[in-house]
Parts: sequence; structure tokens; C-alpha cells
Amino acid sequence: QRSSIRRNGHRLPRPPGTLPLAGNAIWFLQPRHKLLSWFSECERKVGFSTFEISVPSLPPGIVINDPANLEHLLKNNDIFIKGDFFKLRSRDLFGHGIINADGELWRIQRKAGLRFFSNSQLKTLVDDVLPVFIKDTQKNLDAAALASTQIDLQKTFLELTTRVMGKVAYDLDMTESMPFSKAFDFASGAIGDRFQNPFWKIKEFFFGNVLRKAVKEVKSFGASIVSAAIQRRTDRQGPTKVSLTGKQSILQANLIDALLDNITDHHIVADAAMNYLSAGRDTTAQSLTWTFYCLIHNPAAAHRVLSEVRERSHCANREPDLSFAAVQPTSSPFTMAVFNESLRLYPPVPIELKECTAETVFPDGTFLPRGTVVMWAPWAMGRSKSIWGDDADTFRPTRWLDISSQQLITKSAFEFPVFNGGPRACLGRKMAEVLAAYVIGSLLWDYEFTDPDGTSVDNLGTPAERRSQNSLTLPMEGGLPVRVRRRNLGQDYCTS
Ligand code: HEM
Repeated sequence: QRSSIRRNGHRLPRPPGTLPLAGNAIWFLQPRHKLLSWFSECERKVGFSTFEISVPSLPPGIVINDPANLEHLLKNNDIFIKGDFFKLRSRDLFGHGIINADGELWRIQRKAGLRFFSNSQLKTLVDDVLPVFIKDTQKNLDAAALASTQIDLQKTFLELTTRVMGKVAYDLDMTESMPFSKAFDFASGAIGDRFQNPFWKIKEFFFGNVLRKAVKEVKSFGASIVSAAIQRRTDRQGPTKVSLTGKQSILQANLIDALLDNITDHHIVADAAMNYLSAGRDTTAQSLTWTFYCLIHNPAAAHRVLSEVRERSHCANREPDLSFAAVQPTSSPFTMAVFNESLRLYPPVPIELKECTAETVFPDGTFLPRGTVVMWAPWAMGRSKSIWGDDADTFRPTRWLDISSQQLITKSAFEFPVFNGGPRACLGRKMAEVLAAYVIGSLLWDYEFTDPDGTSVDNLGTPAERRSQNSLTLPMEGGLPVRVRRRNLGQDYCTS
């Protein structure tokens, strides 16, 4: 079957270094950050040309970098599905949740979720929810500033996104220190390994106990979210309306109610709840971590973000304007450019794959038999010189701004696949964007962050590379320890 993958009647090229029997296994057995670099190196060598990879015991696979091929894949959601290859590896963690579902099971969870991401919900998130939680973040930063101690920004952001998601999605007080959080972290690393190690079943037969315990912890947390919601609905005789700041009914609907209204099987609701939680909190916390990492090493960009906040703010009371209107891309183009640029270099979902359910031909003429696994790496596409030009490795937010209007430009989801595209595009993109614009603006306004080792920008404005940890997403290995200093309530920036 492997030999039937063809382009113009010929076999596809193999990446340099492919071995006769082991194929490309050697790269897949390395830590994930090395695999990411390998994907990028291959893209640099072959450009948009689709190539075949092989790992013993795994189904035939290809890697695509051409945006036209990715468009074909993402738009043909019925042909390219998650499939058994993905599900077999992630079923115990994600169960029947949206991340792991195809067909009707996927459709129903997507429809239920849509209600939760309306514009009015996002406005409430920015205008009412975030101001409450960011105050606690600030208390922790103030304490670190006062004591002149380091603080881990990755942990800080994970705490923030856990609390936000807990409140708005489930009407629960969640924190990053709860056992499910650590368990999920561990499980995500171990499940990520399953996609790289063809011998994962043997490994887990001997050493899988910790993973099994972690999955059990995550599952029981999912079940507890559902039982708490059912209890609330019984007590209040109807869906809850989350109140946060003393105002009544500030959120029209929370996610768990939308899921309970649409799905009768409570086990599936529990899986869906955990899937939405992991899709939302980890990715967003990691994107903020990498963004602040880039900003710390590019002080000029941080300064321009501050100028943008100052321009639209009321300096009379020295408070930045971070209202829902102010955090839209039209009001905060440079802040969003910084966020996009960080996502381009550090995409929270760095590798993706789909399985082909029927014979199909890609726009570049590659013929795929049924069962082929197609991989693409937003990590490698984000660093592609064919897409981004010769300075693809450089952190340069202005590439996202139109030269004359200085407004944000858009890239298609197929060139910039950080949020996926087509019918399965990320549901939470807008939520992540407004949350990021709010957090970046608010924290930069009040604090100056520095690298505790004192290393700053290199000549090109490219931060010294930090590694990501093995995971399904992109946590920064070792967190992001920083030093922090209060800016004195925007005084530095409101002098007029
Ligand atoms: C910077 C932050 C984020 C990034 C980079 C991101 C990226 C992605 C990507 C790449 C996918 C496709 C994954 C796949 O192939 O299965 C996805 C799907 C999804 N994301 Fe996000 N995401 C982010 C934030 C969020 C947030 C805040 C939420 C919700 C609270 C969310 C909810 C979802 C859901 C529900 C899906 C599944 C969509 C489907 O399969 O139909 N995401 N996201």
C-alpha cells in the first residue's frame, strides 16, 4: 500500500537521512523539540514539495507544507478525519470529546460550543471577567516585584487561563494547583510520546502506571464538572447564568449548560468538558508565555505596544483602555501583530495529522490511497521562507501590518495554520485573541519584565531559542522565570 502513494506516476521523495529499514524513525524517537526542528529543516530543503516519511509499524505517511494542499485537506473534512491512528493514541485522555471525534459526535459538540463563543459572551469576558482575575495576577506580580524575586510567567498565565475557563465555561472556581492540572500536563506529554514512539504499547505495559493514574484523575475531574453542573441546574431549576462581579446574569450561557442541553450521554459531556478545557486553557497560557518571551527580548516591540495602549487611553486617570472595543484588532493592530508573530514562531499546536478515508489527489498531483496519514507542522510552516520571506526566523511584528494603513493584515488559515482552518477551525480563536490583547496591554502597562539572566536581544532581534517540553501542545520547558518591576500606574507613559 505504501508504494501506491504517487505523484505523476513516481514515488514521492524521502527526506535526507532516510534509512533503508528504519526509515525516519530516528527522528521520531528524539525529544519532540528536535522533531520540530527536523520538520523545519526538511521544509527548508524541499520547500512546498510533498514528501513521504516512514516509521516501521506505522501506516504510510506524507508531510505537506504547500498551503494549497493544506487547503484541500482542511476543507475536505469528510475525507480527512482524525481517524483510528489518532484516536487509538489519544482515546483514553480525550475520550469521545470534540478533539477526538469525527462525524455526528463532532458536529453535535461543535454546535453546542458555538453558543458559548458569541460576541456578547466575549464582551462580558473582557469587560467583566478579566478585570476581576487580572487583579489577582497583579497581586502575585506585585509581591514578586516587592521581594525582588523571580516569578514564573508560564505558571502565572496557566493560573489565569484556568480560572477564566473554570468560571466562564463551567461556573467553577478552578486553579492551576488542582490535581487535575498536573495530571493533565503529565498525560499530555505521555500521549504526545505515543505519536512518536512506535513501541509505546510495550513501554506502557511496563511503565504506564503513572499515565493510567493521571488519566484517571483527569477523567474524574471531568465527571465532577458534570455532576456539579447537574446539581446546580436541579437547585436552580434551569440552566445557570454565571454572575461574577455581583451583577446578575452577566454571562448569557456557560459551556457546560450548552453541552448538557445538547448531549444526553453524561460521559460524553464529561469528555467534551475536559476537551474544551484543555483546548482553551493550555494553548492560551502557552501563547501568552511565548509572546512575553518574545517581548522581553524585543524591548522596542514592547515599547510600541505601550505606545498603542497609551494612544487610545484616558491618561487623566492613568488607566489603560482595555475595553472590548479597545482590544479589537482595528484598535490594537500592533498588539495583535505581536501576538500573531509569536504564534507564527511558537504555534501552541506545533504538529497536526489527519487520516485519509478515501483515495484522493492533492492539488500538487500527489495521489493518496485510503489510510494514508498526512502530517503538517504549523511550526515548520511558520518558519517557511517560501511563505514568510528570507527573514522568516526573525521576530518582526510589522510583517503583520499594512505599510500604508498600519492596520493588521490577515493571512489565510492555510498559510498560517496556527488555529487550523475549514470546518474544524479553532472555535476559541477570537476568545484567545481578545484575552491576549487584554493581558498583554494590561501587564505591560503596569510592569516591566526582564530576563533574570540578563540576556537581551541578539543583533537580529531574535530571542535566544528556548525549548518546548514534550507534549501535545507547546509548554516552555522549565517555565518562563522573569524579574518584574512596577511601572507606577502608567506614570512613565502618561506624562502629557
Ligand atoms: C492561542 C490559542 C489557541 C490556539 C493556537 C488554538 C489552536 C487550535 C488548533 C490548531 C485546533 C485544531 C486542533 C485539531 O486538529 O484537533 C483547535 C481546535 C479547537 N480549539 Fe483552539 N486554539 C486556541 C485557543 C482556544 C480556546 C481559548 C478555546 C476555547 C475556549 C479553543 C477551543 C477549540 C476547540 C473546541 C477546538 C476543536 C474544534 C473542532 O474540532 O471543531 N481554542 N484550536
